Amino acid sequence: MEASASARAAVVARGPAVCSPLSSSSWAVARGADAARAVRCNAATEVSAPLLCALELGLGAEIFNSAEVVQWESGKSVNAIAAAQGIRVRRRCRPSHPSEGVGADRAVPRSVLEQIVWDKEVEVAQRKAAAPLHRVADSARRAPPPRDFAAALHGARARNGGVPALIAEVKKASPTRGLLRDNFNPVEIAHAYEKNGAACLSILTDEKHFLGSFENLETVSNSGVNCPLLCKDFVIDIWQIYYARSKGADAILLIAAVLPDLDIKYMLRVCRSLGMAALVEVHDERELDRVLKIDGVQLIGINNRSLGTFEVDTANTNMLLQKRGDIIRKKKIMVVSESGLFTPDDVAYVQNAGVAAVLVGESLLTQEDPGRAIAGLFGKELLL
Ligand SMILES: O=P(O)(O)OC[C@@H](O)[C@@H](O)c1c[nH]c2ccccc12
Repeated sequence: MEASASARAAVVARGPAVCSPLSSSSWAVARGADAARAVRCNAATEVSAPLLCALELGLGAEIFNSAEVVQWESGKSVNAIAAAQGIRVRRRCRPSHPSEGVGADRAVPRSVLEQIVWDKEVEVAQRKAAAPLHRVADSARRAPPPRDFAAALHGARARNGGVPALIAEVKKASPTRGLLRDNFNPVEIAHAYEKNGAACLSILTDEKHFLGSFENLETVSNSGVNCPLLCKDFVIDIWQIYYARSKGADAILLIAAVLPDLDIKYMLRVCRSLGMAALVEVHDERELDRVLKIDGVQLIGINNRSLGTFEVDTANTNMLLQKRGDIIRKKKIMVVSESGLFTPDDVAYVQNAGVAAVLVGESLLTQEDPGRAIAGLFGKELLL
């Protein structure tokens, strides 16, 4: 996949007019490798800047994610790069490695998370075919400005005397629990959450495994709620970030169990360029250590649920904060405890562990009135 010399010259000639000067390191070449799509890029640390430039230039219809650039440059499979970082989820639909995961290996996902990611690869490919990146990026940039997700958490926590801020989740179903409620009206639930003191809302958009949708995100966003919105999905491609922004998301979830470091760095740059926050989710010490080495992470979610086994243990938040609390505080990173919180004792436990916020779905959604359930969860009404 070599870009022609004239293509390189053309891009390099156009690039610096819009972007900062680029060091010579590698080439990310769009699928199809035509001249107009060749993008010069530095694959070491600044990989996203040139790619963002490429978008500005209208070149970026099919640009690879960062880890793919390294793969392309080093000849290593992206799965080998991910595995070296402890990531157990394999990717299989990488266009540049169509032969990966053939045979028996290809047919059998090793975990629910791997199945979800494989389904997501198919979904994103189809969505991209229908709405190419440059078009989605255009509508993302035309969307109403994003609201400050982190500031909303900060403010709510300060108002409530240090009680963790609430990110309340709008989720119809989950792979482990099945349907969470029959009468699922995302707009009604969102307003009930906001009225009862939620600082931010998390909207599930994965359709296949959580019965969520981008329509839910969009209708909630257009319904007059003021809480910033987190798009909760399995992001594997920057296309999804632009799409989420175009549908009203103010923040997006990035899952360290799925994304190699370079993809996280790249995606953080994309978020920053759109004014969005990123909640970077970890479950274990290795993932947390990887994420703590990445500059610019402001929000870390500690998932009490393993996405591999789906077991939940709130002690996970405590354990990771005991081990890495010092460095987290030094870096002024806000921590969100995610999943499996049901009682005021659960909230007090993670509050004592040092979290700034909690992300709660099931325990609110399974109650008759999810808004009123908030006071039950915290043992008191939250101040607005
Ligand atoms: O419903 P719970 O147990 O309160 O959990 C909410 C949230 O943490 C959970 O939905 C979640 C955390 N990380 C995720 C990643 C993808 C999908 C869902 C999630």
